[in-house]
This record gives sequence, C-alpha cells and structure tokens, in this order.
Amino acid sequence: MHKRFGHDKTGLETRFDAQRIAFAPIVFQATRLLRSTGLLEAVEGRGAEGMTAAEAATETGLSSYAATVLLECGLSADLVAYDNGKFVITTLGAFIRRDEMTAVNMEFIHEVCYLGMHKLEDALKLGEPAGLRVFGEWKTVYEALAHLPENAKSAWLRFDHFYSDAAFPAASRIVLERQPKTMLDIGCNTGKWASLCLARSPELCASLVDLPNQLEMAMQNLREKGLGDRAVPCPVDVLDPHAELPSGFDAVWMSQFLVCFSEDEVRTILRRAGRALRPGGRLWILDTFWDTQRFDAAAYCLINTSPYFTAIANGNSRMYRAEDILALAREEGLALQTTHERLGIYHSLLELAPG
Ligand SMILES: C[S@@+](CC[C@H](N)C(=O)[O-])C[C@H]1O[C@@H](n2cnc3c(N)ncnc32)[C@H](O)[C@@H]1O
Repeated sequence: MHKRFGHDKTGLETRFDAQRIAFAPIVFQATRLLRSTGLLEAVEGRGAEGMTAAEAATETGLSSYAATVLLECGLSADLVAYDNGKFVITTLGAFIRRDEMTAVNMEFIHEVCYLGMHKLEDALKLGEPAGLRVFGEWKTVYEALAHLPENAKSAWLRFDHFYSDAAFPAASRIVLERQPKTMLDIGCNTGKWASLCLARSPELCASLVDLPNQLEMAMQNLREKGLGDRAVPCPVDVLDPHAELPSGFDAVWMSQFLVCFSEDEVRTILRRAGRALRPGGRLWILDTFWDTQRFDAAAYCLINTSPYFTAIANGNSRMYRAEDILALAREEGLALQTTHERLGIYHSLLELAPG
C-alpha cells in the first residue's frame, strides 16, 4: 500500500506514535512556552555545555519548578537532550526557536483554534462553527474578524498573510503580463493584493469585494498608499446567492477565498465570478491545494487546517484538492487554461476562462 504519510513501523514504535497523538495538545502548549518564556534561548546560549533547570530558571525568571516541568516536556519531545544534570538544545529545539512558519502556525493554533477545537465534534454534526462561540455569537469568523481579541485577530492576519504574501509577487507578474485594465478582487481582506497590482500597473483599476468591515480596512490601507482613487469598494456578501457581482472585468481574482466556502457555495461563487468577466477575460484562483504539494509537511499542514474551517471559520468548508475546484469550475462552464505551480510557499495559480 502506498502511504503518503508515515512508514511501516514496529509495534513498539507504533505504540509510542499513538501516545504522541494522545498527548499532542500538552506537548504543543509546553513547546510554545519553552519558546515564549526564553527557556530554549537560554539553553541554546550555553551550547554543548548545557544548563541545569535551576540555572535556566534563574536566567528566565521562572521558578525552578516551572523550568523543570517545561524542560522535561521538551526532553520528551526531543527539543532538548539531558546529560549529567544539564539540558542541551537539539536540532529540533533550535528549529522551533527560529523557524518563522512554525511560529506563525503555532500562534494561529493557540490564539484562534485551540479553545474552539474542543467543539469540533459539535461543529461536524451541526455543520456550524461551534467553536467560534469562544469569541462570541457570530455566523462565521469573517464577520467576527474585526471584533476578535487583538491577539487572535493579529494571529489570524499573520497566518493568512504569511502564506498569501509569499505567493503574491510571482502571481502578480503572471496576472499583469496579460495587461488587464480592470480587476475584481473577491475577498480582498486588507487590500494587499490590490495594492501590489495597482502599484505595479498604473493603468489598472481594481474593484474590491468583501464584507463591509474588511472593505473599510482595505480602502484605508489603499488610501494611505495613495492608491485609493483607482480602487472601488463593492460590499457584497457572496453567501447571498442572489447578490450579483459587478461585471465587465479583464481579470477576476480570488486568493485563499474558495476554501472559505462549502462545495455548493463554491459553485454559486464560480458561476457569478464567470459572469463578472468581459469576453476574453480571465478568472484567476490562487490557493493552497494539498494534493499538489511536493513536501509531506506542507500537505500535513493543509489537511490539518480543514478542522479550523469546520470548528472556527464556517462549519462547512475545507482545504480542497485542486481537482475538487476544477471539477466545480467545469460544472459552471469554466475551462482551465493553465496551472502555475509552486508559487510562494504552497500555492498554485489556476487560470480559467469561460468555454
Ligand atoms: C482567507 S481570507 C483571504 C484574503 C486574501 N484574499 C488573501 O489571499 O490573503 C478570505 C477573505 O474572504 C472574505 N469573505 C469571507 N466570507 C465572505 C463573504 N460571505 N462575502 C464576501 N467576502 C467574504 C473574508 O472577509 C476575507 O477577507
């Protein structure tokens, strides 16, 4: 049997793997604290000589008890080694301390997902984001975004931007090569994509679709960059299937957008997005598809982002495979022209046209 994740193991190794999963939330919290309290940094500072828990406590201002509990958890997770009463950093410990993607993912999981994930079972049964209630009474995380506690809001934006920002420069070169004069950015969020394209293409005008709170944020950012006069805000809730989008565009753009919707909703969005194109125009979909990933770590992160959509974001969407979206697009009369693979960290750019 081909296994994408993991390989055949002995019974003992399998038993240990199962316990890693059983204790994963505890190891996650301890790891986060080993980094944020400065314990990993302190231990790393001593190099191969290492440091006792008492010394690490003094250096970080923690109690000796707290330092011992956390460092021993770190030992079990291979973040530190223990020799002769001293803790020494490992390769994994040093990586956790420095890697930006790991930090962005951990912050997102802690601030946005952790508490609400307790309600995953309810969310799966109800098809509603039951875990979002830890933040208040909202139908989706997008309505809640502007009102989330500051830590959760900034972790959400950092997570979203970390991935899309990395893909935007290469994607904008491909999209702007066709010299569009008009572009519709559906799900513009803080306006980062529109701002990049408007700055690179002085002839371009962009219409921005999002929920009212996000549009306000996007327009303010564009005005601050002197690009506001070529941007038109279009507040549309795409969940209302009767809400039409403006039309006549050379380019319709959706980045990390369709993942926010169920398959039925994606169908109605694609139908309306296709209608928004002028003849000869192109529909561009930039997204992270787990089946197109070269590295297992990327596919692992994407697949495990789906339960966030279930429990926190909306209750009914997931990280799709590219073929899932292409099949829905075909049903809506949109044909794939080209796929541009491996932009930024995880992204594919699908170029579609009616036909
Ligand atoms: C995951 S973010 C992607 C943002 C941006 N395109 C990017 O690539 O970083 C999804 C965006 O879709 C917007 N959105 C979600 N539900 C929406 C709805 N029902 N109508 C309009 N926009 C919506 C959200 O407010 C958010 O800005």
